[in-house]
Amino acid sequence: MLTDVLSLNFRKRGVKEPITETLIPPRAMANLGVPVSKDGAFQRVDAQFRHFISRAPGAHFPPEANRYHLYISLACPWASRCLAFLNLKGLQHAIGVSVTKAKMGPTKPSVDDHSGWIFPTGDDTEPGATPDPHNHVRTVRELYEIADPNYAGRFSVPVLWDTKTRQIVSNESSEIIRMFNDEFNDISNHPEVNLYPQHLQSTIADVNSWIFTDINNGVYRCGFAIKQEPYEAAFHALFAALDKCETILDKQRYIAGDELTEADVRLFMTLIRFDAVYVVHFKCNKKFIREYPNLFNYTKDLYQVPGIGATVNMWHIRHHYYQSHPRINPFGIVALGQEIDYSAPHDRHRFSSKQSA
Ligand SMILES: N[C@@H](CCC(=O)N[C@@H](CS)C(=O)NCC(=O)O)C(=O)O
Repeated sequence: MLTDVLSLNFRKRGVKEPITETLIPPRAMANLGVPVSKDGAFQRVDAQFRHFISRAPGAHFPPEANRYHLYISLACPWASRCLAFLNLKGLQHAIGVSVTKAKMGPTKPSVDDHSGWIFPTGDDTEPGATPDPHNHVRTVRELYEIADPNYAGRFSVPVLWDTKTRQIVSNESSEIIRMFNDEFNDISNHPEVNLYPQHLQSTIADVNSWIFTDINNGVYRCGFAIKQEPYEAAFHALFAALDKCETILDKQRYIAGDELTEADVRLFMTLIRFDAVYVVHFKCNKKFIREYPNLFNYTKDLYQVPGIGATVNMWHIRHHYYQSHPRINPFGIVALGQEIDYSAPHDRHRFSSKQSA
């Protein structure tokens, strides 16, 4: 299966790599832009830069102020969880952030047909997007090519960059958030905030596991499936998992207990994009989140945590998804939907809570 996934990436970059045994017609593959397996299911490929910033003596990447830089898209739920951690831990003064433009575009049009993340440069500005102050690149792709000229994977965000060695420390959000939580406490303005507390770690591992598979990645499995069966399987698993969240949130304020944890930040990033984008664009159209009383109030509760709400830019979210996947929305029409006021009152105070970030 992985062979198919990688073949598709090579193909997309114009590398003459034979593609065998695929069920996807070549023309469709060129426009696909996402890895799928032979049975038509979306396959997420593991991130490839997996270094760790550590306080341990002699660590290759020690936590230092103004050494690391985070490259993100405000549309991307994985990147936005990193930005939320950076805010919640009070690391804004120590770790810089660059934000891509919402819509993906050609990264090297004279070489291949890859479409990816673009930074604003010169006059090419966009509200919310910010240029790269360190490498002055136009694309996220260039960051990967600086870090490893032979890199053959996807050019995804987030990217946690080391300005000192000009390396990518990590492009895996689940690990970047742990680094921000644990390793910068001597520098951070909120070392007391702990979103991965010891006593909840096994509960967090459990909820992260099914929420990642069926919700965070589940919406992508719905949206990027290219056959009916994997779409339906992902759809049913997604709504079963949302029902499960609804039941859990009937008994407690947060998804892993009575305190805010990383599991909430991870879940929130999908919920906040759901009604505006995933329902329509990814065909997750059994129910809106606003139709689930507990999930809707929970989404408002988390949105109203300043460091979390500050990551939400609905313009970037809508314009990215609807305009960056020509295969599923060929004309790039941005569905309008209903404006939802996530700053409206919620009922989650009915539960006791130990910590509010
Ligand atoms: N495992 C990564 C996944 C990140 C990811 O899939 N990012 C998407 C945006 S939402 C991306 O950059 N896709 C561009 C591409 O793969 O070309 C993480 O969690 O950090």
